Amino acid sequence: MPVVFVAASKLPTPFATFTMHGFLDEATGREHVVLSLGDIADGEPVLGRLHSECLTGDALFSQRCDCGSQLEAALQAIAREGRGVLLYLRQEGRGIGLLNKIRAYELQDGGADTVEANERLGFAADQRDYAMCLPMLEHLGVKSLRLMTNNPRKVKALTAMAINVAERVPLHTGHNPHNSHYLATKAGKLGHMMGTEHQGEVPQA
Ligand SMILES: Nc1nc2c(ncn2[C@@H]2O[C@H](COP(=O)(O)OP(=O)(O)OP(=O)(O)O)[C@@H](O)[C@H]2O)c(=O)[nH]1
Ligand SMILES: [Zn+2]
Repeated sequence: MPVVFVAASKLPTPFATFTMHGFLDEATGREHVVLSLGDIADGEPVLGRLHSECLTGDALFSQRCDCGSQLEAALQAIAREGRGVLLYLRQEGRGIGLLNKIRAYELQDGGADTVEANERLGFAADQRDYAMCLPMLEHLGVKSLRLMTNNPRKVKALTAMAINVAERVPLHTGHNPHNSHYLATKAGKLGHMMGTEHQGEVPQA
């Protein structure tokens, strides 16, 4: 079932007034949002981010993760450039949903790391897929991205859908004493590129 465009409006923020595009993924019933700024359909690589929903980090100021800080940094970078796109993907908790993420946090409070907690609940470490991005980017006329991420899976997923990743832009922000173990596990078990040694490097699909 397709991902359909529903409506667009202005979204004023402290950083810029974005255009907000709403999409419905008819297969999952999930409602996804894109914030765009400037002319993104001119064929030149667009500064962009795929941001997976994290209610706790994005809206509730959680310091267990780096999500809220990354969201803000990405919007600020797009505003600075005057051009860019942020896809806000409704796949909370790496695809396991909010309540299961709270279950996973409970296990983490007892000593499990973020990957072990998912696995103990019967989930894969990362259940996300990025297929919904293609129809949204096609609708917006975006073919090439300068992707703000430390996650090589996002680069591979886009490349596999024939969206060009012209550059990977590291997004290192939001580190604090509460999430140092979480960030170390992302680097150690999920392949995230947390150091500066990979700067500008585009992982091969
Ligand atoms: N299951 C689970 N999900 C988590 C946990 N901490 C954060 N998340 C989720 O992880 C996802 C993080 O997504 P993104 O911000 O797109 O980032 P990323 O995949 O870490 O990669 P970057 O692009 O480098 O930030 C969100 O869906 C969060 O809800 C956790 O401990 N367990
Ligand atoms: Zn988070």
